[in-house]
Amino acid sequence: MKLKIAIAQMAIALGQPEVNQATVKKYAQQAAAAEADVLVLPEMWSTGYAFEQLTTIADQGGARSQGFLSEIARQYQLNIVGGSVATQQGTSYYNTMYVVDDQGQRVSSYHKAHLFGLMAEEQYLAAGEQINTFTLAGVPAAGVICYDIRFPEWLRTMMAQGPQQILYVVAEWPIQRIAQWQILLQARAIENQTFVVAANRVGHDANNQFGGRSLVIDPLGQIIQQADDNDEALLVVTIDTADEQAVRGQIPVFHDRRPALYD
Ligand SMILES: O=C(O)CCC(=O)C(=O)O
Repeated sequence: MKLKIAIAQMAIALGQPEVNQATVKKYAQQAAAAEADVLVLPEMWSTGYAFEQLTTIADQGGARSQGFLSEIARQYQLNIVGGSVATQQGTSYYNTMYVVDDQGQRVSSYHKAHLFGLMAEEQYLAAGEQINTFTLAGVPAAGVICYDIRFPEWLRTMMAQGPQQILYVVAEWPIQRIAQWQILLQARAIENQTFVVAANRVGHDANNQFGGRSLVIDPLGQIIQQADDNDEALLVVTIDTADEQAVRGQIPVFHDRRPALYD
């Protein structure tokens, strides 16, 4: 099955959801014009890492973000992996991914499970506890957020419940470790025999320059297409899920696993 995927490698205006919504709309329009099936946004696309303002800008229950994503999904007939946004659930704050289909229906929500100490996430946010698997545009998939990719066991937990044919990754990955971003993602693709579709932001905030290099990787770990490290871009890539089935058929790592040895 062929799937056309558009990744919005965008800069993010710190603490300004309306400005960022306008940017996302622009990319949704371009993705629709390119006849993409799926649009993928970066981590914290709505506000960036504006943690000091969380109490005023976090989305209560995620309602505003889900409403916005549903609206553009319907308007532009796009399935959307909605990056992530800061949400408030009860008295806790989370880094939350929403995925909506092209009818505007939510197909999953996920709170980032591994909080990133170098950006002080754990001082402000609570960590998620649940995996994130879903079917989008007819393709079984999983989704994780940024630092999560350094925990192959967490991704394996999701991928082993599959077969998931695509691993979606959304990030605000700094430029100084951008080589690691690429290597980690290629390894996750190879070991899980999956396509990896990864969206990173560009631009900067007070403390970080972000490194772009959004990319799509095939199940052999080869980069199909990659954006550069500096510029905003809409990366449009067509994948064929038959490629994943061929790789999985050759080396049956999921069948050959011995989970009893690992825990
Ligand atoms: O693991 C890294 O180097 C970057 C992680 C990160 O920036 C994040 O999780 O927000």
